[in-house]
Amino acid sequence: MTQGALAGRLAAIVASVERRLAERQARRPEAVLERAVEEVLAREPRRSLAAALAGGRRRPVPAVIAEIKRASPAAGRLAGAGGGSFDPEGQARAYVEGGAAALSVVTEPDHFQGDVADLGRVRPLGLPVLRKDFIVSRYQLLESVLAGADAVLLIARIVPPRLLARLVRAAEEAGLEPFVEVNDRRDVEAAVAAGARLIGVNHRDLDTFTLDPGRFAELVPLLPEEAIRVAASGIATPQRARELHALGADAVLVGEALMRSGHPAGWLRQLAAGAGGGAP
Ligand SMILES: O=P(O)(O)OC[C@@H](O)[C@@H](O)c1c[nH]c2ccccc12
Repeated sequence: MTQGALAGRLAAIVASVERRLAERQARRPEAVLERAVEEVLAREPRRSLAAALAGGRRRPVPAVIAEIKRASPAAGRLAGAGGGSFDPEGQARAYVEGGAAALSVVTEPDHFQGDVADLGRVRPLGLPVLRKDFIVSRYQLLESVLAGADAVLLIARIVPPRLLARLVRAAEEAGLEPFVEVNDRRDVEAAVAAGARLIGVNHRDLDTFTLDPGRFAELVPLLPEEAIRVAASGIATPQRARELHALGADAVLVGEALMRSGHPAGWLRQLAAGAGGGAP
């Protein structure tokens, strides 16, 4: 189903995602999800992530997609690191207070300790919600609507180009905005061919977890002018976010720095104010 060339850690993550997916599909047919999706969309229209980020290049500071990430294979545990229990809604509220344009929620359970229910926990705060997971099938898109997502991450690296194009279309048909993540030139080609309008350049190679801080600058000339461009991963300071904005990012996606910051609203306000270089 997915790319045969996947190796290393990414292959292990996708394998566990597919195993869990097969179990859920066996319990609940896709047609049941389809009916539930129609009901949910009629009751609760989706919010637009694209509208929240559009025009970011022309504003004085980039829009921020602020991420809830309990843990990652690269960083270990991030949530409740001080010993307390983690309150995703409280964390998201600090992001809203700081002026975030949208929320991102990592939901993958085995490697990121994610919880799909976090989508519903943060949705009442009113910002567009991006689900970050390893999506390889339409079934997961329908589940994303039901769980409370407005937009979904599609990782170009983990699916062949034709499946990526099908998932972009299926997401739109399900009322979701696809956010396509790219890591190299080949991914960019696939994203553009798939008709992606929201494109995130991930500085982190998901196979090796190493960061290449030059990745956004390298790939940005290949992105269509009309695409909304997001720089993602390893953005440690407001200063770094401003540098990426100057290179042409409409928005930045920040997880670890906000999860580790004792005062995420302050971090975001510092960026908005155009001041300071370090994390508060
Ligand atoms: O925590 P960081 O370095 O600020 O990165 C955030 C985000 O880009 C990262 O969490 C991410 C990028 N692509 C993903 C795919 C799945 C899960 C998570 C991710």
